[in-house]
Amino acid sequence: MITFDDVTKRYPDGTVAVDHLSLEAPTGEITVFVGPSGCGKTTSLRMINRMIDASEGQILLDGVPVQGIDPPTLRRGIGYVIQQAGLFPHRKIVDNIATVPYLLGWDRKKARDRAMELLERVGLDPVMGERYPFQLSGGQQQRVGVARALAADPPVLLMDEPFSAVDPIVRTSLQEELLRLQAELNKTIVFVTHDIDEAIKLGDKVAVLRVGGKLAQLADPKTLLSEPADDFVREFLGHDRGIRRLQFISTQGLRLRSDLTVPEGFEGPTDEPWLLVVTADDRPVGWISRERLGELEPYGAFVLGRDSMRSTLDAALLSPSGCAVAVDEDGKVVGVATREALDEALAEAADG
Ligand SMILES: Nc1ncnc2c1ncn2[C@@H]1O[C@H](COP(=O)(O)OP(=O)(O)OP(=O)(O)O)[C@@H](O)[C@H]1O
Repeated sequence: MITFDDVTKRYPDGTVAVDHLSLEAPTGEITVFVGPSGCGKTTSLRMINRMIDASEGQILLDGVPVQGIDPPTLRRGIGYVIQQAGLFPHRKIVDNIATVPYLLGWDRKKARDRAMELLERVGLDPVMGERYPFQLSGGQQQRVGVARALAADPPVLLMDEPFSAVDPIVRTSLQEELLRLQAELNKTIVFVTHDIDEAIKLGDKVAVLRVGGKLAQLADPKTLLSEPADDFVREFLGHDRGIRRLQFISTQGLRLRSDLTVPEGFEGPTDEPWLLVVTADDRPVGWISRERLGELEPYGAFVLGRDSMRSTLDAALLSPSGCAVAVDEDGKVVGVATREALDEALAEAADG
């Protein structure tokens, strides 16, 4: 666990970057520091590995004040990932990843084997190991940055806007990769971002900081969205806070209709305004309307129980029928969530 105990950072010019910050980043969880530019996120992060020293207060690592640990020893137990990866340009990828193991005196083969193992772990082809950083895309370099930080298997990982320099699609896949890795590795991660969506997606806990380095709220994402502490947090969360909350609402108990599916080639008649055409093995094909039975219209689907109400609403909006198709993990139709069922679920969500 990382503990900030009444920590203040005053730079020599008098700027108070962090102001009496107290919080805990629990072991094995992702704690995200989020807030507008200049609110002290990076300063807070760097005080953990003593790249910056606190002016007042203490930071404790499993109860031990970091100020009492010499920086090289401290950093051996703390991986650090920054924006644009910060790789050494003249070293091959495999040697970049093995940087810390080399520093720790591992023999070359062991360090390189570890690097190759990590390359695969972060989803890169082993052939990349022999390349130089400039021969990789930004997203691939970021993955290497994560692999390098993990090389000596440190219990703590500090990540400073690691995914903000890549395009939104690559960013999404890097975020998912991090969550997948974290499920296996259970590191204590402190992650800095200015993007509230990223914070909500990745954080077990989210610390919202305001300019002047004061903690505005520390909460799990669901609580943050449903109970923002004040106007600043509410505004920072943005106007679609209600929609975002839907991603924490399960589709498990959603009422489904099973009488709206028909086989391919169905010719009617029917009283229903919309029917879902499915293949012989229950995969969705498209919607047909009572007026134009021969014309397939697009559908949107969600995995029942796994996807959230947000995906379900999205699926409904993608289809002219206004209904969302519920499928199982194999993509087979298990039912249809009609507008009425969605209305009911949304009303319940608003109450809860
Ligand atoms: N070396 C320094 N000397 C003086 N002031 C500094 C120094 N480094 C940072 N600051 C100031 O401290 C405050 C917090 O900076 P910090 O980099 O921690 O913020 P941040 O939240 O990470 O911002 P961003 O999202 O823009 O990176 C800012 O007002 C910044 O200008």
